[in-house]
Amino acid sequence: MDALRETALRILRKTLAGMAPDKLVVKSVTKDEEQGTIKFGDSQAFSLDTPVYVLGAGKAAAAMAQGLHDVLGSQIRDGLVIAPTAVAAETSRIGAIQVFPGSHPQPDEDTIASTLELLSVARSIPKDALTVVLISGGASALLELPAGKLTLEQLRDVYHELLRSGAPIQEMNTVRKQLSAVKGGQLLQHISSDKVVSLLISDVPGDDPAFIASGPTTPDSTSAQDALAVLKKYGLDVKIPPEVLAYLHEVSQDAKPAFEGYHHVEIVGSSGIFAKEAEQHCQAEEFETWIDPQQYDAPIEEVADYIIEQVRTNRKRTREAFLFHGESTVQVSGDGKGGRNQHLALLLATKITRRKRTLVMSVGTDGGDGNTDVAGAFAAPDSVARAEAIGVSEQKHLAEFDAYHFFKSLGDLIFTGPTGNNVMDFQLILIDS
Ligand SMILES: Nc1ncnc2c1ncn2[C@@H]1O[C@H](COP(=O)(O)OP(=O)(O)O)[C@@H](O)[C@H]1O
Ligand SMILES: O=C(O)[C@@H](CO)OP(=O)(O)O
Repeated sequence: MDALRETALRILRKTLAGMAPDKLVVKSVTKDEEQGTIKFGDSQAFSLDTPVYVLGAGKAAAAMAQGLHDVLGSQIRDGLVIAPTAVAAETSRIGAIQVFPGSHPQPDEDTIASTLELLSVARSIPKDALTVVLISGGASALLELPAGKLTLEQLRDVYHELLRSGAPIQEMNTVRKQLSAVKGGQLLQHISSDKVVSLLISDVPGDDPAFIASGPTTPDSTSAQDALAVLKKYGLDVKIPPEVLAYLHEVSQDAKPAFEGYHHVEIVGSSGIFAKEAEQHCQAEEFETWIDPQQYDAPIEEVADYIIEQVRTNRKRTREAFLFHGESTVQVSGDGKGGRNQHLALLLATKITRRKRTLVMSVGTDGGDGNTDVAGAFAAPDSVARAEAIGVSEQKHLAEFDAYHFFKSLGDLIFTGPTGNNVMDFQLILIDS
């Protein structure tokens, strides 16, 4: 492997380690031993004597709980987080925090049973205690209780249709919130302490707390009418159980009671925070860095053009690293093997054929890309020519959404295994001049 690929992998490895969910929680906490206080990001300061209770759900909930336990130890009196079944099977308790199982991407009986247990812990928290809520992607399915008289089976039918609809996560979660008794800020209503801090890892374009995991502690701004509009837009109104539609037509739109205590929301992980972490490791490798100030969220062809344009206009002609992050959208057709990151790498490969000493690394931060078990791929100025030399056509692989086999034939796939991170996608462009 050439030096630039090795450097990029080293930067990726260090970034993934620095962005581990337990580390993100640890980094959000400032302890002031002299003052005897503790803060979470920009939250108010709490006394180190304040008893802490922990609630949480998400793919990273157990790791986040581990981080909180590492900093607070016996200050944590009780807690319950809901994690994917495989995680909960390995770790059932972290100090005073129990880890319960839930199912993803669809809720199941375990999800409901664990949610009921979590609510009973929430209701038992003393008024003057501090509750820390740990939320990460996947909690829409891991934390769930059907609203009104709806059943789990009906919710599962709706989730099933939504997941196949191609609707963006904001629209999916607009529906999920209306059908749930714990989403859209409703979890907050069950917490009996008057101080709550929510620590969030965002896997949602825009990083809006209302949509991350359907916002269990973020008061809802959407309505049943919005949910009905989404269902209609994707033709799901005729596919889902009639009881669900009837519920949405009948449900009262009365404002839900607001939480009256102190509530602070802190985003401890996001694609932007990932890129900033990576930037430090690029600088340590003596690259000048340019980091995209915005998260991209656009069709993949537009993202590819955008990246090329940003590199062209911001280039300083030194040893440079350009960092991009976000989530592109892909209209997949055919049965090819690939994902957003490999497809983006292939699009970029066709646009950098005249560059020199340039390397593109394009990866999903969770270590999985689309329907493959790789994180992403490297693209270089000679990718297209090297492929042509062995009879592999970039146009055919683009058209068939089969970027995986294109990069496999070049030995340019990137395998990390599941990383424990989940903050969308990341592109690093290294130019060694
Ligand atoms: N063959 C393919 N080529 C390019 N993109 C694909 C392909 N198959 C699936 N995708 C895209 O991969 C995404 C789902 O992959 P995944 O990594 O599981 O997403 P997420 O990280 O959002 O859960 C979808 O956006 C889908 O459009
Ligand atoms: O839990 C959720 O709502 C989302 C985003 O936060 O994750 P997933 O795509 O895993 O459903």
